[in-house]
Amino acid sequence: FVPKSQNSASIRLHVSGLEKEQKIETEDDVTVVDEIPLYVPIVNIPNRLKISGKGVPNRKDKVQLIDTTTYEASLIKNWDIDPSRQKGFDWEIEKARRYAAGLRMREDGAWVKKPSLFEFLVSKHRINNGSITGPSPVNVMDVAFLFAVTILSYLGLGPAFGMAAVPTAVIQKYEGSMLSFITGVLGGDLQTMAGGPLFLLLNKYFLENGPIFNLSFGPKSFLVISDPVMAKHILRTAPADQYCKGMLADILEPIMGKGLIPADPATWKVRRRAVVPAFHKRWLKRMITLFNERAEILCDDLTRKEGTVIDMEERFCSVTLDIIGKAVFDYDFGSVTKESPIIKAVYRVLREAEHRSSSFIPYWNLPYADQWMGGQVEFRTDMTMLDDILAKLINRAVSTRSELTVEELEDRDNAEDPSLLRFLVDMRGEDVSSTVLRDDLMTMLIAGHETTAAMLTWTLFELAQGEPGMFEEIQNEVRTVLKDKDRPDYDDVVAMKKLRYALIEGLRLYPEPPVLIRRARTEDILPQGSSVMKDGIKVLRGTDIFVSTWNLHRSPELWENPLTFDPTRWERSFKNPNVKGWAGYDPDKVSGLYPSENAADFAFMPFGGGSRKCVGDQFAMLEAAVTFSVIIKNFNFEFEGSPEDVGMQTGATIHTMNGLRMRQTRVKKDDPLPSTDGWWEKQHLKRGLSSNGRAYQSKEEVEHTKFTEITDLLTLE
Ligand code: HEM
Repeated sequence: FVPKSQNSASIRLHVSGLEKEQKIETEDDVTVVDEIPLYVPIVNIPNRLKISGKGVPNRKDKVQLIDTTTYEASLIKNWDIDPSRQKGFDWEIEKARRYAAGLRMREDGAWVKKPSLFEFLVSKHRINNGSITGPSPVNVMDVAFLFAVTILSYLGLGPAFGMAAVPTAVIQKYEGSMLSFITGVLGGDLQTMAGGPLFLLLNKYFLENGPIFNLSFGPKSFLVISDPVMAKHILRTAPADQYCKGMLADILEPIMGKGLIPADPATWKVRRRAVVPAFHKRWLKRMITLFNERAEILCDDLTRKEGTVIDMEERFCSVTLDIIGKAVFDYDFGSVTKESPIIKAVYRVLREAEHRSSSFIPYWNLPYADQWMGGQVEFRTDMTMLDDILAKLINRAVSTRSELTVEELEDRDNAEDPSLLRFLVDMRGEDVSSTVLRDDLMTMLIAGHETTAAMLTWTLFELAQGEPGMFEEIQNEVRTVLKDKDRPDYDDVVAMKKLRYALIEGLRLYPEPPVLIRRARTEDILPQGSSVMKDGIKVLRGTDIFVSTWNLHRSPELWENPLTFDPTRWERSFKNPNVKGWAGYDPDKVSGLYPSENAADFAFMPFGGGSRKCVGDQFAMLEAAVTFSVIIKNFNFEFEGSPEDVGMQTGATIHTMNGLRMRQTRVKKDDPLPSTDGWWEKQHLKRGLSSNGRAYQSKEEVEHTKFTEITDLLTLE
């Protein structure tokens, strides 16, 4: 609290992880209100910021700080700007609302916050630096209205409110034991309620109800979308601030802060502009050396363990963790070769993030949950450990900052530390406050680790059980392109098209994450797409939306043999005029390392689409291509047991249930290339297409091709 008469003051802040105390002038970091302190005038209080000093309240005090960047604080401000509004019935209602949110009026008229049992129900949604830009965050009234509409829709009255008659799938059947149901519900586990991995359930309802339906749990409902035209509208066509991350932002904020993934539209705009240049082409090419080094460490490990059973999922997770640590903040986890408490903390935090993403009760917001709930106590300890490491790395980078323009940074050959952190810190004029950097780094650590590992895991899983000749096609390509070279470079990755298409086919069948989460910030009309609703579908403000990439990637309307792992499909075009407004998949639109959402007109979104598309797509593709090529150049794999033993479970990424347990044998340099029997080309020829997957343009071309194929055969014989 700052005395009324004072415009500025000094506060000592002990930021956890900083080695020495920092003295911060209020003018720089703290907003001081020289009227009655209506709310505590400190903006952007990070979750783990400890503030000490006489008279400064902390989180354990009976009176707590109100974070002025929250929606709640903005409401209070609106009423208090004009004291003449504070009378009459409206004011009584407002007071009741504040009391319910744990706010109390002091004798001097100031509102303060007391811990409340119901606090976990209060919106934690953040606004940008105290000013609301774009549509305001969805509030309690919106949610109440949506509940009412859901109930009326149950009764068949939805259309009377202008709602389209979207089918409703009600989750009501649970097939597990009663005990697991009770513990699951108490833990707020959506999967338990749903009776299995959520994306599988969404797939079942998609096949029953079509491309758009409501998924209801009591009065709460989600709009589930499995249509490329509607998905494109939400992700790309609508203004960038019309759809936000909604409940995902609430869930991830305690972990990623205001990092890019959960960021509200206004914060996102600023940070995205800062982060994107760091992924420049020269840096990506340099990262290839890192990918090779780490893939070699993994190869050495696999060679040492030749013939034994290895969990390849675990190995891929380790190698991608080591890569992301080095690439993002120049930290060597060394997890391929050792275990450590830090690595364990990373994995526990990841699991907690996943559990939160599939929960419908925000149990972590219960009063003092981090002091009495076992998992939450551990979570807090883990987060503190990771935050401390990040704080040290950030301090080290900031203390040796040398500001340069983006162009200068791109040209710089920073051999000792080519990390993203170094780039972001040295970027001229950029925000290098530790909270902003910490949030970005934590986000990239989480976003860039298990996603890539899952792509490697599931691609190997599918290739190892593919038709005879499929795996060999990819392996032969790698061996032919690399010849005697051990380390692929950028041009080699470009040349290994079959390998890249196999990896991307892995992401088609196992998209990471399998659903994208959004919330409508204003009312909207979705296009018809493959639905029967000619006038489109009305979406109310506040509607929570799941765009199911799993359903899109496996839809029989959008793919030929959708459930078959077939990397050759990316060379053939596919169209379906029944899906109104969908351009189909066109291989001629593929540019760059993989067929993107544009080539498939949003039927395929391996890295999302529109403004919130993944910033690490090129990084991930190069990382996966280098790692996979080095591994399959040197090893053959066989399942230990059968592919069915592997199983599947969900989270933010799709994991195996029992690990990808395989035996590997070393490929010797002078082993002859295995026979493929022309498996790749045959996939096109058997569909009456030419050997590169294109349709013949004329009869003459068909005859000519047949003739050359026959002469080729004769020559071979
Ligand atoms: C195979 C690997 C990867 C997959 C499948 C993947 C997938 C995705 C998807 C689908 C999104 C969009 C989420 C949404 O719209 O809600 C996304 C966003 C994001 N990804 Fe990735 N990702 C991968 C690797 C990486 C890597 C390596 C990094 C960083 C080094 C990264 C950083 C991010 C960030 C920061 C965002 C948020 C972008 C924004 O909102 O502006 N990802 N990713």
